[in-house]
Amino acid sequence: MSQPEQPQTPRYCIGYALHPQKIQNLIQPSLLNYTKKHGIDLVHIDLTIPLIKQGSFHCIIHKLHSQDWNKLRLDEYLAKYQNTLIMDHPDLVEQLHNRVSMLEPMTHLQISLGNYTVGVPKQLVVDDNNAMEEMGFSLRFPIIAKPLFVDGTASSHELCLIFDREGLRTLNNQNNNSRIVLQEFVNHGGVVFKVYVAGEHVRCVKRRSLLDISEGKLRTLKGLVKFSQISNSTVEERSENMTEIVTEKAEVPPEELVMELGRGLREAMGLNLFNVDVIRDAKDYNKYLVIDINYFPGYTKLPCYEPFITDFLLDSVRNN
Ligand SMILES: Nc1ncnc2c1ncn2[C@@H]1O[C@H](COP(=O)(O)OP(=O)(O)OP(=O)(O)O)[C@@H](O)[C@H]1O
Ligand SMILES: O=P(O)(O)O[C@H]1[C@H](OP(=O)(O)O)[C@@H](OP(=O)(O)O)[C@@H](O)[C@@H](O)[C@@H]1OP(=O)(O)O
Ligand SMILES: [Mg+2]
Ligand SMILES: [Mg+2]
Repeated sequence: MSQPEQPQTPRYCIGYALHPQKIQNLIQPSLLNYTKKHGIDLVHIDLTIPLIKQGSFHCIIHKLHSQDWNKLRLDEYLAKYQNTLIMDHPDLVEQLHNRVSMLEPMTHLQISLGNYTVGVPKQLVVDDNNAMEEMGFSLRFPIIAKPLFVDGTASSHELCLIFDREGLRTLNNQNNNSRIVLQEFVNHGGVVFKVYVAGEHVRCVKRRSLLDISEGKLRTLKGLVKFSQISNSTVEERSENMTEIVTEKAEVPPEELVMELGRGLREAMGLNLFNVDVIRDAKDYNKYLVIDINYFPGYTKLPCYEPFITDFLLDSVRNN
């Protein structure tokens, strides 16, 4: 006797257009196995060949810059395969490649919960090298200098902590015409909260951050100090000679506030895959500040990132 036919669960073909380093980090065997079991085939997209020659996809995820898109010829592909979901549109991702436009949506969003508010630190962009010193005076020291453009290079993560006028002068002299954002440094207890968003899925983790600089300490600090990728380790990896056990004690922001921030930014930016760096003002515990937003961050650093990503992808393709 023949068996009744089982309804077939649909399979989805999702292409990933990523650079080799990102593939190595993200597309781990554990993710490939998990997605496969849940009906998703993750397919590598060759960045050197037009997309149209690489078959059709239900969805494409990507972390690229404009020069890569030129080779892929997205418009030509979309003219033929209109139903492919491009997660997210490259034009919208652009807003996260600039440290002014990335925080712009936060200035319109009214995110609050009880007495808690979420804002941004005071910042300004220096257009003209000579204006750096002058402009720095409208901010309080210490100041953080950040490259305006975030282009995926290590240099776009080379930041600088400036303690006084002399520091601004040095930065001015060393800078060869790259555009810089000056942002007020806010004491925040040495912990940064990283809010990872994948569509409606939102998760918050703690990471190490720069330690507070007291008024007294600031008087003894001179000039500037360069740093980069300070938050690229978990709180447990904090170096032993640091006396403050700050991170374990730090409370993550209330879940409702985290969800509201993720949802609000997702809608305001029209993006689905990003993370938000949030700090808590040490002078006013009710005040959280967004200091950075990154497109398609390192999700592998989240515990159980496989279901996090897979659930998001399934939601997306099923609703398309
Ligand atoms: N305004 C600020 N006040 C206090 N600390 C700050 C501020 N801005 C940045 N920091 C510290 O510097 C770190 C790096 O800053 P930011 O996140 O803006 O740089 P980034 O290079 O974009 O980092 P990422 O690797 O997350 O992309 C933050 O994680 C935080 O520890
Ligand atoms: O290096 P990781 O994979 O962990 O991810 C980092 C990511 O690097 P990658 O996407 O090139 O790998 C960075 O992207 P670029 O700005 O340099 O493009 C930026 O988004 C960081 O914030 C991410 O760290 P996280 O915020 O998740 O700690
Ligand atoms: Mg950051
Ligand atoms: Mg960043």
